Amino acid sequence: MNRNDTTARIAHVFRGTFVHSTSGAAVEILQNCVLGVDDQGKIAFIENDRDEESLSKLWGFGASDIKQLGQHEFLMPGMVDTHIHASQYSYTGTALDLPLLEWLNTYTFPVEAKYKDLEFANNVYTKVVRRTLKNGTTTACYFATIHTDASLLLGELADKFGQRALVGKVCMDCNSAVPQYKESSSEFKPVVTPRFAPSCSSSLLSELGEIANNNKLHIQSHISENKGEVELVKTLFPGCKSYTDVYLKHKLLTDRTVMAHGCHLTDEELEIFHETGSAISHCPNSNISICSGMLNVRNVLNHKVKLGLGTDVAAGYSPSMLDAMRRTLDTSKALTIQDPQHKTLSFEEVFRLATLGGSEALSLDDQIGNFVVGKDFDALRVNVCVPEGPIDLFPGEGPKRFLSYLIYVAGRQVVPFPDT
Ligand SMILES: O=c1[nH]c(=O)c2nc[nH]c2[nH]1
Ligand SMILES: [Zn+2]
Repeated sequence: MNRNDTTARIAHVFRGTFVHSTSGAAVEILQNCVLGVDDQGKIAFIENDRDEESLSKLWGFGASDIKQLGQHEFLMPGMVDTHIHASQYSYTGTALDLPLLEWLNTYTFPVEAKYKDLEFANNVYTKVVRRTLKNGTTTACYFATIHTDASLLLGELADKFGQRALVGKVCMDCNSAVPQYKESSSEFKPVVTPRFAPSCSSSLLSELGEIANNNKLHIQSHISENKGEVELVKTLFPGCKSYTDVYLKHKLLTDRTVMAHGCHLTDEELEIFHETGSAISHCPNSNISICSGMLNVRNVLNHKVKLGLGTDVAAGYSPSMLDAMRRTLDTSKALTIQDPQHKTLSFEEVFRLATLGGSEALSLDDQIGNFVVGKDFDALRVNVCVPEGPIDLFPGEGPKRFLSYLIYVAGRQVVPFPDT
């Protein structure tokens, strides 16, 4: 037990059960532990509570400073939504009757065009940030729209409500369905979110690759979501060997890239993801809702490709990462029904994908994802036994069962917003 940084002071101490993932364990349950948070919001220590006395001397806190977690409570890392369209939140739970390309032209582009109106943007963006926080998403990787002012507003709102957000101003210069909803290259600000290959010219993709590499920026886009889209990309980029090759050739596959979906990627393409350190955001609700495909997560993990989960609102009808976990399990089980040799994902593995996996997919695993000294204290306090809650407990149950209940049945997470 060492205290290297003598200037940091302790702001919070929690005692109780902590549940998180590590590289070696999909779920690690730390019982009877104390966790200290310094005044910079970083985890200062996490130790067994038998060392509490020496810790309190070392860090200068008293017994009355300790927040004791209840018998049915635990702390877990905040969930990471690696792919969500904030601008589509206004029609979540509707418009799921068309496949991807028709869905974009009919529902999505006309709605996204409305974000030139900042009042409209303010209303929807406030709601989506608050809603996702209430659902336990402490980090979100957002697609906004092509409008710079509204995209900046989304970043400000996330900051105001305390959500860590990556915000992408969407870049697209090809749109024949809704021609007013696109931009010309000269208007761009350096935000690296090519919508997907079919709505970007080769010169736009090259420019974005250049900007991202020169400034070491994150990149997000979509890839191989639906078979019609894959065919379209073949005709639009005949010089490229595959959809992955389109992004590779435009220098858009880096270790800060996250590509949504990837349902129809070949093993050869997954190898390129592995080599470049690019990640996949698995969006199972969306994949089923608009009948895009079923990603074989096991195969992606076997290729050692980084993978997180995404809600993909509004092609995904739920903004909840608990839902994303359940749909991930459902898809994995459907793949096992099709092929009994398929090794079904466990709920523990899915928990890791929603937390540590997401942080890796966004290259934020040096800051968040699990309870490690020096990382940000980014946590959810979960109580599986609240009045009128959805979970019925039975004698003798412990934290592992509580975690399973949380994923399958859902506990209640409370976000005390300043004005509610
Ligand atoms: O699910 C999706 N939602 C979108 O908005 C989108 N744009 C391109 N490809 C897409 N896929
Ligand atoms: Zn998407």
